Amino acid sequence: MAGLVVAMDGPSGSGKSSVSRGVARALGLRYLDTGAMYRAMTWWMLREGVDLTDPAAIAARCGEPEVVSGTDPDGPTIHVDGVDVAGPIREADVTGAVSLVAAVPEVRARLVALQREIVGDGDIVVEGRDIGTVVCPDAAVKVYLTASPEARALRRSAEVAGSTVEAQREAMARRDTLDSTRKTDPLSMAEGAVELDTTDLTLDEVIAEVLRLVKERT
Ligand SMILES: Nc1ncnc2c1ncn2[C@@H]1O[C@H](COP(=O)(O)OP(=O)(O)O)[C@@H](O)[C@H]1O
Ligand SMILES: Nc1ccn([C@H]2C[C@H](O)[C@@H](COP(=O)(O)OP(=O)(O)O)O2)c(=O)n1
Repeated sequence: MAGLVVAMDGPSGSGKSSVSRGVARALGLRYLDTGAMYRAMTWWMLREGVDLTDPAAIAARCGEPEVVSGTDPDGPTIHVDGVDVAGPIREADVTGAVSLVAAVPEVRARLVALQREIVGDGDIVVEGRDIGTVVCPDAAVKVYLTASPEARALRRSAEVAGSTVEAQREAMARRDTLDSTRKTDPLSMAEGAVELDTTDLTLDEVIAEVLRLVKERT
């Protein structure tokens, strides 16, 4: 029998990474951060000086970088052509450009294929925007995390040194719009997904709720 797949989707700051890692740890599963792969591709495009306002230019080069993701929830890793990019992919330049790169169908086709290869026989928690809809539509458990724009902006500004809640709220709203209105695999709730509003819950409460769902559905 194929192993368990937990698909975790939702907008930025809804808690996908922290919840996915907590669930994977509790159940002894692997963990895949697909957002980190889109960020890694963006980091490489910026380094190469590719014109990110030109989807054809992005499409023409997106087959070149080798993106390698580690799946240990206690220490996820990401390398591009052998370079450890875990730090640089969280910088503002990448965050500001990633939605442009993630909107290009050729980029998505390549990364979705890579993601399915990593998922393989399962035993994994996978987080992103299109996991329940596109990458793993047969996942046994699909979760769609949400939180109020205020809560999400507060959480992110606490993580990013020197940023204000207002600036984070605006940046996140911009990215949400781009990610949910693009033509290819936009952020949307999958059929059969359970929506979980994390605004008034602690991280441990959200993890406990997802663990309860997993138990119920497996
Ligand atoms: N339910 C929650 N309550 C409070 N803080 C949370 C909650 N979920 C996540 N956080 C915190 O918010 C921040 C952003 O969460 P993260 O998991 O990175 O979200 P995402 O992957 O959806 O962008 C992290 O610092 C995390 O610890
Ligand atoms: N499966 C995915 C994952 C991320 N993306 C895109 C959309 C997001 O703006 C970027 C970065 O994703 P990431 O999960 O790292 O973003 P957060 O800042 O944690 O919200 O990648 C996507 O299009 N499809």
